[in-house]
Amino acid sequence: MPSSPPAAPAPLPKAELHLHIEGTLEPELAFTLAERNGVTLPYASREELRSAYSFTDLQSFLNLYYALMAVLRTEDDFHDLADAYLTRARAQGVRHAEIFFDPQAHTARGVPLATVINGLARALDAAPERHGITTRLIMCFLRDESAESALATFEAARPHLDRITAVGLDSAEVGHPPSKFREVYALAREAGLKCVAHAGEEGPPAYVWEALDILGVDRIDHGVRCMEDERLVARLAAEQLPLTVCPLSNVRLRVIDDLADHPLPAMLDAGLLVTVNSDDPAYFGGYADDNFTAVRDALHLDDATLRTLARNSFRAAFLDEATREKYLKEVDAHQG
Ligand SMILES: Nc1ncnc2[nH]cnc12
Ligand SMILES: [Zn+2]
Repeated sequence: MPSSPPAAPAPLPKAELHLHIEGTLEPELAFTLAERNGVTLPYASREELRSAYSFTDLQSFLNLYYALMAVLRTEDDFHDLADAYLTRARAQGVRHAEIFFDPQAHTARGVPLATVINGLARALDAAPERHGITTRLIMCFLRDESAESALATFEAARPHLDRITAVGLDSAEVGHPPSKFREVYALAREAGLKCVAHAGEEGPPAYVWEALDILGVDRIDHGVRCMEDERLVARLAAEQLPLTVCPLSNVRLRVIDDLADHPLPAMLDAGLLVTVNSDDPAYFGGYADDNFTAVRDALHLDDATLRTLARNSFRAAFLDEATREKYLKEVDAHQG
């Protein structure tokens, strides 16, 4: 009898801190939900849909990302989407996931906010027992919509704030600086929420400064362009303000030409609190551990650096200290 191949080593325990739940919609589930809801997709097959996953920049991705959301209509749809993500995440070593959702992308299509939140929350509530994953929910404002729309979304979400840990800011970055959302972030902070924002993905370092100084964020999502501004790097390093970097996303959206040129090692060398995340894994070719493996191979990262990245993910998470310590011990005890 031929011997079976050696089992793959267990992935490092890690937290996923930059994950758009709508960006986990795999073609298979998109077609299942389309059929369930009587929605016709403009693609004949999963293969044809997958072949559309070739992007020239952030906007070219967002066009498909928003179009495919048409299949998400019921509470069960949002539940099934989140549950499918959590199943994949656990297999990638994810122990804790802080999950973005885009309420305006759904309410604009006539899906009530409560449908979205209740569906996601049902999957997230079951996650510790069903998947061994703790979770948080982060409600994002679409920065290419108006400040008034963000404010109205926040007010509509007030009855659900017990389910929401933080607010975030996403969608098309250039031309929509963080300062546009000063007011809604002030309200969110007053309500006791944490604050994060995408900044420095396609936008300039000035947007990262605004996210820090005007929105008062606790983390920056992406932030890779901070490397163009020495003073900004010094500030982020001094404050140990976390950056949720998404390497495969950066390549697919052409923020970076080649993974081998990714600034991740330079960011670590500069003393930044960097984490590695998957952003929109159904579209960008990989989930959390796929991103770890990709940077390991392309950037020749050693085991100690990968462990630092895993530790950073828990250091940057919105966790109570006892749970954080428990997860950090799991990283230290991990046998690769
Ligand atoms: N990478 C990204 N940048 C901005 N907005 C997004 N929404 C989903 N993915 C995003
Ligand atoms: Zn993102």
